[in-house]
Amino acid sequence: MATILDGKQTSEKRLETLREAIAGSGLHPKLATVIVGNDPASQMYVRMKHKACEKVGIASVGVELPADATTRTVVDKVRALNRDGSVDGILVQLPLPSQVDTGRVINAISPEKDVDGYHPENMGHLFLGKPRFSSCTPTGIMTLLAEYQIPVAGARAVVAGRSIDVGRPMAALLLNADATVTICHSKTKDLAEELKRADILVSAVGKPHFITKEMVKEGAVVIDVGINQLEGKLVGDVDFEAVKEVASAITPVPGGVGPMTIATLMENTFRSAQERACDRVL
Ligand SMILES: Nc1nc2c(c(=O)[nH]1)N[C@@H](CN(C=O)c1ccc(C(=O)N[C@@H](CCC(=O)O)C(=O)O)cc1)CN2
Repeated sequence: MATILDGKQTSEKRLETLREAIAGSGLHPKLATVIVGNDPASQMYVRMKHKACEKVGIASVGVELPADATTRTVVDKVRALNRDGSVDGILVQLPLPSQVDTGRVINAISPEKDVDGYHPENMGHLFLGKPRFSSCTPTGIMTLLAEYQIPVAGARAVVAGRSIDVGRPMAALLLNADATVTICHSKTKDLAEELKRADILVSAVGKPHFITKEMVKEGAVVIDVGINQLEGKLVGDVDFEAVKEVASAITPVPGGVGPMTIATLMENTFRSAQERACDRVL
């Protein structure tokens, strides 16, 4: 029977440690969130981020733009936040509406305030093995693996999904931790065979119950990044009930990777505040 990797409990523990660190730091970190439109899920995630800020002692400000906002409007808002000296971290909630050029918006975020780690400069640092800010979901997963003392060095890690926000940075972080990494995607031949070789399997494909028991090696660690609705219920990419019978450890949905994403965002924001304070002194 698999160990359940409890992201909710781990994130609460880390948020408490962070709250104490911030309280003792003499700093007043501040996060700015930008949301475009009124997608209910995005609104909920942004609310969760503001609530986490409140919990740990990070000030937060929310910018809400209408669903028909143009790329220029969003970029201008981001640039204003770049110039605002009181703001340490800027987060643009994704996905953006289709008329907004996501790449241009992300490029506009000052790399020093890019607590989501999506800016190409921060991606570059990550892929060079020297991350500054790395994206919150993959970084949260690495934290969860470390908290449960799951060895990564030398492990055969397989990442299903090659997205900019999860698949690619996940692969880079696993590689930086000395895993042997394979990235699978929609054109991968013999996908099930590739997945079955994994000691650590990370699924970020966005298809409910895509990963079946037959695709998982006995004793593998299974990380589920999926957030899918199935018959009115929130489910991951992994057929949890079946896969937990063969895995040695597994993340649930909800209560696995999601809460770690938010804890990591808080940690990145505090780090940004610390680095910006250092820069002011130097
Ligand atoms: N700018 C960003 N946009 C998006 C990110 C991101 O990291 N930065 N990630 C996702 C959404 N996301 C945060 O924004 C996120 C998703 C899920 C959770 C979470 O804790 N989920 C809970 C369940 C909540 C529910 O009841 O639905 C869980 O898994 O336990 C946190 C953050 C896309 N966009």
